[in-house]
Amino acid sequence: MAGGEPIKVVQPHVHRHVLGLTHNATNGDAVDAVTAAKKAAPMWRELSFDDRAAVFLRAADLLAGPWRDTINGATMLGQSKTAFQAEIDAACELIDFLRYNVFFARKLLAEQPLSSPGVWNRFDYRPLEGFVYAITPFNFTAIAGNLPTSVALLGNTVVWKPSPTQQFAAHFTMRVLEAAGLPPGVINMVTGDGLAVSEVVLADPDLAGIHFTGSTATFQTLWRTVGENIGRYRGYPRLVGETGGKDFVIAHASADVASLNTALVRGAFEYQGQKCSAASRAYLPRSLWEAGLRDQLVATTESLTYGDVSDFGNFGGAVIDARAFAKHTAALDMVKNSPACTVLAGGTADDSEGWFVRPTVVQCTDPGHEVMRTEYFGPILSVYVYDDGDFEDVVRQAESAAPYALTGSIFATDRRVIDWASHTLRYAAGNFYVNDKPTGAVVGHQPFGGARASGTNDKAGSWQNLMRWMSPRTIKETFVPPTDHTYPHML
Ligand SMILES: NC(=O)c1ccc[n+]([C@@H]2O[C@H](COP(=O)([O-])OP(=O)(O)OC[C@H]3O[C@@H](n4cnc5c(N)ncnc54)[C@H](O)[C@@H]3O)[C@@H](O)[C@H]2O)c1
Ligand SMILES: N[C@@H](CCC=O)C(=O)O
Repeated sequence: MAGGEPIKVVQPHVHRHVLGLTHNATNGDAVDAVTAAKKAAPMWRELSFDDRAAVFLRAADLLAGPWRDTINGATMLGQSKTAFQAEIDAACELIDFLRYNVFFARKLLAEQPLSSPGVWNRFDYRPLEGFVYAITPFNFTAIAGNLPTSVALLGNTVVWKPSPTQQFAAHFTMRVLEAAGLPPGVINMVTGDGLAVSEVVLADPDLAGIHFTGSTATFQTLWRTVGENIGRYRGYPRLVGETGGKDFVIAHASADVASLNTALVRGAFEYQGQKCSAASRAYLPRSLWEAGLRDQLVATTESLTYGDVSDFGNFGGAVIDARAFAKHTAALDMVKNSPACTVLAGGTADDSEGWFVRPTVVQCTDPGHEVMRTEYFGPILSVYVYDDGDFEDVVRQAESAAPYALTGSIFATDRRVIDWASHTLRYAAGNFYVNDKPTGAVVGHQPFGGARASGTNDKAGSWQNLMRWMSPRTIKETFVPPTDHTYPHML
């Protein structure tokens, strides 16, 4: 409350100003963070895995208990998530990451090579030599928390650069970790846009890895810079990046319309379409479209209310910032001026109070159109309606219509169709859904990540990801060493 007036949550990240969390880190801040990470490394590396794990399990317990409302509230205020979206992200998914990472790491550490009689072979699971740079996106408090903590669990120290527009919840994540007993220097948060930080960090010989989630363009910039500096480093930095998507829903004429309509609406418009997994292109059969799917999709979309997320009656809130608003309005202007596109629902935006973009359905007659290929990261769903007999051609076109391969769904009740499409789309998505929306992967259940322009597919929240943050040493110990250099045939 401010002066007795309820706070309206219509301009998300401006709440970080309340705590003064607006500092743009300088080269000097980056040097301090790197120095602290290097100083803490020997202490943190020498702790047992169980001692390190205990810190993160305590953090999970705090998030499930006294800190739950704080982290959820900060995510609502800072990122404009509804209570439901904040709960599945900030409390639930972050707790899952913290607990499952410990579970998967234990299984990994138990993995040992074969030993024959008289020989003991073993893996010494070493942390990387150096420190790791974690750079995190605005859209998930859980992802932001996972990137530095998963790396630290395996004994590495970290420089963590959260997104300025997620800084509010990131601040509280750091406070929870401290309350759980994380020693100083293990995770070193630097704030702001990251440009000055990267100048220092990417030039440091001890950079051992980058754990990134964000846009494809940013990851490519980081990768390029590492490539240019490759001769400077002590080792080859591990580059793990989960990036953009243009995620598809493809329906066959045998699909169930009610579940398809629900998946399109929830998949495209929850959290204002600002999930990397959000459905943003759909391929729908004319028979279903004309028999009622079109009218249902338009009516459901028009019924969605976006507004203040502290009003629990709203389905969604504002988009993250003025830059996102400008990007979405430019996309809406582009489709309105394109003869191949018709706006069926939404299509408007209003920034008179907050950054509000109406959930929009655009029908496009050209499956190769920009709106079917570009990630706008907003509540814009493009739809291509095909003649039922063209299903196989449409699936083949959709397979590589966009440069990404993050998530995608097939809707059908015909088993042969599901099998054929799953096979044909094998490389089109790292997370593939059958009769379900392409969003909402749960840690430990649907390990997450994609390939092509969507990233290195190292599956966040799984053992595959954790492996990247270790550098195993193989030790062979011989108990009966040979004492004669000659071969049997020489006798
Ligand atoms: N694949 C996934 O798992 C996944 C998950 C969430 C979001 N995303 C993607 O993230 C994007 C949206 O997030 P965003 O807008 O925060 O992305 P972004 O690329 O704009 O920013 C990501 C992070 O990089 C930082 N950054 C940018 N340039 C930098 C530099 N030179 N040095 C250091 N840091 C730098 C930003 O400040 C931020 O912390 C979308 O493309 C979305 O698809 C992907
Ligand atoms: N777990 C989330 C990840 C989204 C990324 O932005 C999902 O699957 O929707």
